Amino acid sequence: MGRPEFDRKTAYIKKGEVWFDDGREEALVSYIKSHPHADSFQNKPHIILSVIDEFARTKDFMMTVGQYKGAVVTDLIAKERPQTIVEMGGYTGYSALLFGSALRDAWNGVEGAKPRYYSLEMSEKFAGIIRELVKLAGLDHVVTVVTGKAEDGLRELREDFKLETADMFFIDHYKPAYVGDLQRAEDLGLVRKGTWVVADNVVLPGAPGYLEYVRGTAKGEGIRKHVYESRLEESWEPTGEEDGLEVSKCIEVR
Ligand SMILES: C[S@@+](CC[C@H](N)C(=O)[O-])C[C@H]1O[C@@H](n2cnc3c(N)ncnc32)[C@H](O)[C@@H]1O
Repeated sequence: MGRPEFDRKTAYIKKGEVWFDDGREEALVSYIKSHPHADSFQNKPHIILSVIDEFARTKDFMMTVGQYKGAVVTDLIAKERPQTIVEMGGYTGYSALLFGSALRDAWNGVEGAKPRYYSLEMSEKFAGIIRELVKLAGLDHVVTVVTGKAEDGLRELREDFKLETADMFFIDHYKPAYVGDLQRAEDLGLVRKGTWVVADNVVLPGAPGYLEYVRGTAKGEGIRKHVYESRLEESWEPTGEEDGLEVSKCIEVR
């Protein structure tokens, strides 16, 4: 497809030396609640997303997936119609709102469908903000937030939520943990033939070990059982810097 044009009018403020957990997340929640149009936000995930974008353009940088890379994932959700998605790294809920609503819409009106989006977030404070925004967006019947490190959250999904497999993963947490946590999901049986795995920030700041792993499986490298077909989707950080998503599909479990 190639990289679409970046519209400068949408650009977030550039990341400073400190870029999260310095009070800006609480400021975002206050900004949403005290917004002049706050009365119209209930059950409107896309309006809440546009307000998060507005905050990040005008007040403070936010480390969200943003609209450009976000569109790559929502297109994939609409096309492939996963029923269960697991994200690692939820922050303040931008991806949970965007992908949770795409998931709900993909199954709208289908009898018996139970679309589920699990957001695994290590920070209790951020997990609380995701829950609050998910409720405001009217997505609490679709999105479940699991607080804790992804490695523990994955085990919890398997053991407590009795999840057998997931149809899609969105990996967007701690770059050095991408490989280990994907392999943990594989070992728990959560990755089946046909599961999609989308990893963020593989260009900026980059995740070379992760790319080596998913791309290497197709060449028969390593002793792992899962084999992926993998491609880079070039896109943009919401600041306008070049980034990309690695989009992989598990094509075999040996
Ligand atoms: C880049 S942000 C996620 C952005 C989010 N997906 C969005 O689009 O708005 C990364 C998040 O991962 C969380 N995180 C870091 N290490 C983690 C881990 N091991 N397990 C779960 N969450 C983790 C951080 O607290 C942070 O909220």
